[in-house]
Amino acid sequence: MGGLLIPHGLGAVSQGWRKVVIVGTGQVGMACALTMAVRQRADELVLIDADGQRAAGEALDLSHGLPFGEPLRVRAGGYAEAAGAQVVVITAGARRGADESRLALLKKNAAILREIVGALQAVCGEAVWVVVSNPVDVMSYYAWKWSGLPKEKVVGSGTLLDMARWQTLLAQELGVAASSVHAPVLGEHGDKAVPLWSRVTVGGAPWEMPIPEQERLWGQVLRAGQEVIRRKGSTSYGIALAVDYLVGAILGHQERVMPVSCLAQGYYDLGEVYLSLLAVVNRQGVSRVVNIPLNDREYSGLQTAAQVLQQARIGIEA
Ligand SMILES: NC(=O)C1=CN([C@@H]2O[C@H](COP(=O)(O)OP(=O)(O)OC[C@H]3O[C@@H](n4cnc5c(N)ncnc54)[C@H](O)[C@@H]3O)[C@@H](O)[C@H]2O)C=CC1
Ligand SMILES: CC(=O)C(=O)O
Repeated sequence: MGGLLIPHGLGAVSQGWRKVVIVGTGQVGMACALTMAVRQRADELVLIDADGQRAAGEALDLSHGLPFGEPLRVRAGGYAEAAGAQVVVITAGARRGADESRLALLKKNAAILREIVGALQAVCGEAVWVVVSNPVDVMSYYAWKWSGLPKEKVVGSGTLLDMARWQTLLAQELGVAASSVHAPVLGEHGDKAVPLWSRVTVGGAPWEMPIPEQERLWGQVLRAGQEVIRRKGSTSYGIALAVDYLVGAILGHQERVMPVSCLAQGYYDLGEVYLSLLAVVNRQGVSRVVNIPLNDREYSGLQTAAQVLQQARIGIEA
């Protein structure tokens, strides 16, 4: 082999290198990995899972597609290999059944998260942590609390997926592209999500719907995850595209505005709780919150979401 590639320069390049770690290489983690590979989000992906064989198999499988895309280093590893990452995406944990609430996963997934935070703390204190595992708002809160990281660095995917589902359904009703519809959702990723009907726009124009129509459509959004899980066992592609969008905003320092789960204390009279607010995302994580005015219904929906999320924490040590 020697003789073909002859050293010419020193070669070490680290500036601008984009390293992303994915913890949990199940359906969601690998859909995120594939999306990021295809969209060229990262230069290096490190895959970590409690099942090391699974992570190794996934890394190998993905690596076999690399000749067809831009250069990417992908490998499975332990937490030591996570050092130097700019972003860590946490997707490890149990998933819900079609008739199970996300909050029902809390005890089990909090125990998994505690283990992961302990391992990541030592090596990824500089990274932005993106939490996806459910119940994502409570998990994001504990990732922040247990890690001791600054609040801006721990961000949950929150209602990004709820917003996308709502925009998709609205767009189908109107026969326009989903990207032309803006329909922000705050609050919990789940039953207490708060759709901002007063802020829906289509191509920039305000869009109104009679209340019964609103309720019908929003009911579909709330059931959207279940509909997928009932048919194929889990949801993965929608959330992967959402996570990729969020990771892109972080790595690209994009200052993109999107709803994500963040520490809500100090906004809308909320206490110490993670839930989705409209946030500006850049390389720091959540850099600012958009203080969008809410009507009474939206404001009280946000308070209810906060109460539910705070109550869910009872019995789990902070
Ligand atoms: N926030 C959101 O919008 C969404 C969240 N989710 C959540 O994402 C999570 C993952 O879902 P799936 O990928 O479908 O599940 P999955 O069962 O396919 O994968 C979970 C992976 O986590 C790994 N794991 C378990 N304990 C671990 C530990 N201590 N350390 C490292 N890895 C560990 C498992 O080995 C497995 O590979 C679930 O909690 C699910 O509810 C799923 C879709 C959307
Ligand atoms: C699993 C989940 O949280 C969802 O698809 O909405």
